[in-house]
Amino acid sequence: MQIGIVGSGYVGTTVAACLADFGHDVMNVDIDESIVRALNDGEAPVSEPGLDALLERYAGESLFATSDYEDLVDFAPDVVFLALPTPTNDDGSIDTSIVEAGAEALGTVLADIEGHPIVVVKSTVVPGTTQDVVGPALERESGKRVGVDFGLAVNPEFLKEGSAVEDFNDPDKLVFGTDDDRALEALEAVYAPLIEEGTPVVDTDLRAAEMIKYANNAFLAAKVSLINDIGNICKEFGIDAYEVADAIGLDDRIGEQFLRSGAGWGGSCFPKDTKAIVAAAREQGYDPQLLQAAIDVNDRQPQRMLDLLDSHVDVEGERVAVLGLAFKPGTDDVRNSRAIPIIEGLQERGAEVIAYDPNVGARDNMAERFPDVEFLASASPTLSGAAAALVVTDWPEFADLDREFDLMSGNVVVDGRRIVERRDGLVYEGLTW
Ligand SMILES: NC(=O)c1ccc[n+]([C@@H]2O[C@H](COP(=O)([O-])OP(=O)(O)OC[C@H]3O[C@@H](n4cnc5c(N)ncnc54)[C@H](O)[C@@H]3O)[C@@H](O)[C@H]2O)c1
Ligand SMILES: O=c1ccn([C@@H]2O[C@H](COP(=O)(O)OP(=O)(O)O[C@H]3O[C@H](CO)[C@@H](O)[C@H](O)[C@H]3O)[C@@H](O)[C@H]2O)c(=O)[nH]1
Repeated sequence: MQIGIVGSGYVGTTVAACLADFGHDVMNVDIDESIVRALNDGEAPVSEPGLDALLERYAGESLFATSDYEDLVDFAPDVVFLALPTPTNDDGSIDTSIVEAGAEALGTVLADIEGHPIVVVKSTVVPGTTQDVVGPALERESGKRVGVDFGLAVNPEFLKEGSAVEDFNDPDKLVFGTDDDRALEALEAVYAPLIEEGTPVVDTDLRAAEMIKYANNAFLAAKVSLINDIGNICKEFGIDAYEVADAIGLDDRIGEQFLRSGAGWGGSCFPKDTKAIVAAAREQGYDPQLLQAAIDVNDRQPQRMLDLLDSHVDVEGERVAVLGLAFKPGTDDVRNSRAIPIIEGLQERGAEVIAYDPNVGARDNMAERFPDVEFLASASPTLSGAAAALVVTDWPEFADLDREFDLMSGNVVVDGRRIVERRDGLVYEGLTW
């Protein structure tokens, strides 16, 4: 099949590389020329395990990138995915302007694309967006009609950063939101290799497919906030929340995943998607109290880390080490990382912040935000002379830290991820244990 993909970030690039690996011909469209160049050179514009190898194999063979939507006309796609950002407005609601702009740009060339292409929204959008924003934009600019000249579908993506390629190739489910058989058949053909392997397909309409994505993320985010709430109670009682989590995770109805309490959730999805669905619900006249509480608990966890630090040491004028900047291990992404409020809190206290993340991209990304912080290339010099250390990301290499702590001038370690071993000589504070 001929597959167009508009937007080549974490999702668009991963989907492109994996669909090329399925045997499809892929054309990526992105407005960022540096991304287009990287893709055509076979280099991943985002850091994801396995992505470089796939791009190296397929770039210039069955995968091409362009900044010119017009190139889609000759390419004649059967399906075009929209993998564009859906950021947050100041009031927490979804900002659909980028998706709408992408749909408009696609609409102008859709006028000349032959056949019956299916436009598939892969971005995370609140219920109604595909029908009320994307469809009309495509119709307006192309002069063609949904369901008659081209199809419209929703196919949310559930991959996680840091394991994007693996997740795409081994999903728990495929969700196809369509209004007509042609769109459904096209999606089934795109994903044929996964369907043949037995991946369950949820066949539903556009709005339910959009909602499934938010429900999925809301559930997972709320699960982490619930274990954080329970973890905070455990800490007050002097009970190890990880022991409690292991026990409750044995109940199949609860499940063992997403029970790691600590500094809370960050990243480009949970924070924006929980806010967006809360705002969308309020617009419909319903106030989702539990989801709002999940957000509030999450916002409080970094402050609890700082409170624990304050209970042991006044860091004004002191060197303080921050270990971990990425919002989770295995990625260079620092969007909504818990390290951000932690560093801000330390700076408010007058501390000199020294930070380290094993991923150089994460260090560079955070350096753009915090020019006053010193970013170092390994843990030892970061801990050297520090009065205290805060562990914000559960990178596996932090579990091996040992004698490095001897380099500190003080001995307070506040661990937000239960990754560092307790050891003699350290005043060790786990956030929830
Ligand atoms: N990142 C994830 O793990 C993940 C997982 C599932 C779903 N999603 C959802 O997928 C969507 C995309 O997320 P992402 O993380 O890939 O975003 P991203 O910011 O990494 O990438 C978006 C890309 O779109 C490009 N772009 C912006 N405007 C454009 C336009 N008009 N035409 C062409 N390209 C344009 C940007 O240059 C960028 O390369 C979002 O709705 C997100 O919520 C993300
Ligand atoms: O037990 C846990 C599990 C996760 N987290 C934190 O939760 C955040 C999100 O982690 P994760 O879900 O692994 O990463 P994302 O890449 O943000 O993936 C989520 O968001 C994506 C974008 O919507 C979805 O596609 C994925 O299914 C969904 O897991 C990170 O800050 C983690 O540190 C915890 O604190 N405790």
